[in-house]
Amino acid sequence: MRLSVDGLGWSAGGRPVLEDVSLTCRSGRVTGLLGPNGSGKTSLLRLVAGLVRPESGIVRLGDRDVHRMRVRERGRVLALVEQEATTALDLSVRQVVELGRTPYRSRLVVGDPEGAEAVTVALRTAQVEELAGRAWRTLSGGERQRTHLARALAQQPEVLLLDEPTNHLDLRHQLDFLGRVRGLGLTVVAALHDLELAAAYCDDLAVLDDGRLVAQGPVGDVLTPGLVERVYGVDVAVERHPVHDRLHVRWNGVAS
Ligand SMILES: Nc1ncnc2c1ncn2[C@@H]1O[C@H](COP(=O)(O)OP(=O)(O)OP(=O)(O)O)[C@@H](O)[C@H]1O
Repeated sequence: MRLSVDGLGWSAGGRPVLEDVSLTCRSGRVTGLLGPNGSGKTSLLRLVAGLVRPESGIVRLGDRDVHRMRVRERGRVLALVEQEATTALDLSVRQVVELGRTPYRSRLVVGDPEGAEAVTVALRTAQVEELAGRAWRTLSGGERQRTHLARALAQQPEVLLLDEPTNHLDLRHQLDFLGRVRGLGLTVVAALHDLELAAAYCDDLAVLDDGRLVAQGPVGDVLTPGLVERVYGVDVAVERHPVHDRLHVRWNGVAS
């Protein structure tokens, strides 16, 4: 499902956080949302997810306005994995993942066989099957992150929004996680700090700088040394990796 944002504006604490942001995320592709600390990535994801209302502009899922959809209806199409998601302390991992079925629950239907299958698949895809019986509060940061992916997948969304999904993961789990997410065939928007991972696992990139979208398009068009220097103030080389042939970012240092 195509996701588009048109002329989005939002302020907080008396100052603009996002200004006139327009963006299109292609259906079934992974869009990396880049930008320095405080540039507005989390705010944009929360607006897109419908958690926060924009002051101007519109977010569309297909041809529907996200902010006019009912919460349950939106939850069947779109899932957000937040950066520091918290969960009630005494739930098991399986119960946390089952929360992803909330948009499908009806007081009229007892049991949810399709939901049970969705939860099993989600636990497996996010590689937390073996943790299913563990208490949520005993998990490590990386295990929590994978559990929250599983919860989002249990929603069976068409659009998946991920806020720094790899920040707690070790290198192997980072590569594995992004490879799996890519393989799902969903429309994915992932806020990422690691340019190397973004280059290797995203189809498209959107770059925010101080609340404004300064670049968007296919990775190879957007991720240039000039852009990285302008937005991050870092001198980099962008090359083809000799082994996997994807784009590879080598930093030289802070730009002078
Ligand atoms: N509720 C709020 N009240 C006041 N300021 C806010 C609020 N939400 C966000 N901001 C400010 O808006 C700016 C953008 O924040 P946001 O969290 O969206 O950035 P980010 O790009 O996700 O940052 P990071 O990479 O550090 O996670 C920051 O300056 C932040 O302090």
